[in-house]
Amino acid sequence: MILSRSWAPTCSTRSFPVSNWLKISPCSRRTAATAAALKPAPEPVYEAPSHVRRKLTEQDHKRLTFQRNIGVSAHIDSGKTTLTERILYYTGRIREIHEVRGRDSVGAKMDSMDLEREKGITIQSAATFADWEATDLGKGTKQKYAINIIDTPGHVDFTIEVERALRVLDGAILVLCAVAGVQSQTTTVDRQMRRYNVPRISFINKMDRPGANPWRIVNQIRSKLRIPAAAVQIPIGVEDEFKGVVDLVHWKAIYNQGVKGNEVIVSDEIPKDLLELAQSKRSELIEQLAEVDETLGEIVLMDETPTNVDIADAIRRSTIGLKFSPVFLGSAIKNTGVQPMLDGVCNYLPNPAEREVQAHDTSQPAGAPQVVLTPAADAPLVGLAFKLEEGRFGQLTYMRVYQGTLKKAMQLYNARTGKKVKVPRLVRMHSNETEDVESIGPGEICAMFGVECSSGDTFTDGSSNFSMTSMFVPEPVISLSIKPKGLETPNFSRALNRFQKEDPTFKVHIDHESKETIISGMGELHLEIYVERMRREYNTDCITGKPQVAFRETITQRAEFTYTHKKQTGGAGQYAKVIGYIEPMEVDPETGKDVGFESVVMGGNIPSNYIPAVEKGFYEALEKGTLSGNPITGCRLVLKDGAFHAVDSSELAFRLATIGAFREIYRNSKPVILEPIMNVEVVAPCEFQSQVIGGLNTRRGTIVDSEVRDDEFTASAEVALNDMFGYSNQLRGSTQGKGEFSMEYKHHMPVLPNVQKELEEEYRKTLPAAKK
Ligand SMILES: Nc1nc2c(ncn2[C@@H]2O[C@H](COP(=O)(O)OP(=O)(O)OP(=O)(O)O)[C@@H](O)[C@H]2O)c(=O)[nH]1
Repeated sequence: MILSRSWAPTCSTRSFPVSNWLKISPCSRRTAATAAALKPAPEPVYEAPSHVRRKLTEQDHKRLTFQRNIGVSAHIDSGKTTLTERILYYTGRIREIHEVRGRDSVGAKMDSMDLEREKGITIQSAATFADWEATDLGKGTKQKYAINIIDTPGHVDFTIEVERALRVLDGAILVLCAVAGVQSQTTTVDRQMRRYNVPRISFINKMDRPGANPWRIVNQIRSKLRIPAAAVQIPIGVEDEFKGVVDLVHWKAIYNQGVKGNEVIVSDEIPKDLLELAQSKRSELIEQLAEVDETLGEIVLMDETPTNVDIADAIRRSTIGLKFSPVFLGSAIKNTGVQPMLDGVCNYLPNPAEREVQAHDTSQPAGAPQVVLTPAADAPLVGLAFKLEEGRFGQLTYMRVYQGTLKKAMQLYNARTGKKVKVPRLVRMHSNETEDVESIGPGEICAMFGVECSSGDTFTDGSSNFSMTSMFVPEPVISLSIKPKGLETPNFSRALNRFQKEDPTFKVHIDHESKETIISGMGELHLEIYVERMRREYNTDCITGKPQVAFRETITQRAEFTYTHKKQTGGAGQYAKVIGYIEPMEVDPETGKDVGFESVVMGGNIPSNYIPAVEKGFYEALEKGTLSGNPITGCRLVLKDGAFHAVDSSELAFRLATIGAFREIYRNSKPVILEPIMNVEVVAPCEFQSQVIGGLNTRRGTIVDSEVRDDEFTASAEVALNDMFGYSNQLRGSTQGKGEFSMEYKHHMPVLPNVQKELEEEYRKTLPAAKK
């Protein structure tokens, strides 16, 4: 029987005798390790003060139940933008489908920048919203959901875009290629999802490709990403013949037909040749779920048959509980399997009320437990500005409202600066288009025009002191000098200021010795894009120097200082004495911060108004290490004591005293030079395996994994970025242009002693004679 999408709900629930296809002893095999796979230890939480505490009303529940905020993330070229384009089309948000690098040269909706359309890559994340009539196959009913969607770039150079999107989303679609499977950037995205506790469904895209093998990919999700996962569908037809999926939960065959696959046909009849596979994969699904979901585990243990509803509920519970990822299949380009996956978003991913979001109450002492925010419309407003963009009408600030209602013309307080701001214009984003709105409720994503702030700032209505932790910002790995061709115009610094404000991984500084402007970022492409944007958007052609690896320096042991800065050269003198120590500091996994200052000065030996000058001096000293002239990281300064003079002490004197103290004892802290180490992943035909491995070895790479499948292999290695220059040419040459590689920052590591010596010598040569 073939049914069109207007359902005749014929589904019976307890339809399949479990004994036929389920042969497991689930609970005995339920391990604590798998159950806890994604779940971090809960942090202590305290209740918000009563004047800002609210309960969810029935109306809140009604609205939030049908609201989803999701991101689409994956390795480069997995089809995120192509998939999002389908989502927008099927939800009626756009009338036509345009392909990435399509023949019509229009480009996908979410790649709105000219550069994105030309290069066929996503550079900036784009937000949009859509309504979806989700089908509950179990009940045979439909329900309208409001979905906010953020499409993120796949290229590692733009990783901050993924980071900030995941920070504010409630769920994600992890897209994987049906042939390439889990790739280097998939693991990065996975790490980011874990960092922000984002539940995800997996979507194996490109099922139409020759060599598509979803079962290998499901295994990779389990083994490489270490998430219990199971397919909730099996494909109908393979490669060219791929035309639909069998839903294993509700036991239906789902086909796409009609123009652009917009007609979804649901049938109770499972193709006969697929029955056996469907039954075995449904068993596998239940087996996996029984390991992570107690309720389903109990049913199976009691030798009962789980109903379709039992299975669907277990998928939802364990996905939201970060214990499981249901796997969907499809081909975005062939318009197949997208709608069932969208139903999965609604049925299995959480609504904003189902995720616990916390904030610090800054009126409490440091280290106090955080407050849980409630997405009630009448609660005091708390929102996070997660992304900034310079638009035609001033700064456009993307905001996620966590509790309360954000209204146009409302007075907001910036929790970081304490400043009051008014919201002149409030909009909902549809890629680069805007739609004006009067107010935005909790759990929603919107944008404000004309509100000055930094990325990661928390806004409140002033009635609470809540502040949300900011996002993780990785260290830049590459830098280059830049200057405008011809005379410097205000546009040069205007552009650099704007890019720096919008993108926390893009840094600009002036080298005080060479007087050059240096830009640093996450990779050559990252910097190239900004140089190109300066030309296009600011009419400023630039000359750039050779890309340099962003080396760092760090200290390896504690060193004490007692330092007096004294100057008496007629007029007012300068006097400041500082006593304390510097010590190595670990990176904070939440913020990525690894430098810190602490004052424990007692009894006013240094008046409190001079302490900020000491802190300033410390951060200034960190800008340039004396080994190689690179910034110093991984260092804390603790100021213990000191002395001042009633007349001769000043902020300047304390700042200079701290810089002097730091430079004097820096060598005592056994400093070393660090270099960025990259995760490199190479994919090439098998016949070139030895050349590729040999090439990585000559670049001092450590091979960490290699996998051969059909006629292709993947090699993963850790290689110092400094040894990677020119690799794309080498790879092209050694694989007849058939090899591809991607590279992603892993961490900074000390360089080898001989490299350190070379770098120190090189740096010494650049110094004026007096400083050598
Ligand atoms: N065969 C096949 N190709 C696809 C499918 N989906 C996308 N593609 C192609 O894969 C390429 C990359 O697609 P995109 O949608 O740009 O991928 P992306 O993940 O958004 O790329 P970035 O944002 O640059 O990381 C394009 O050439 C698409 O046409 C699919 O289902 N099957």
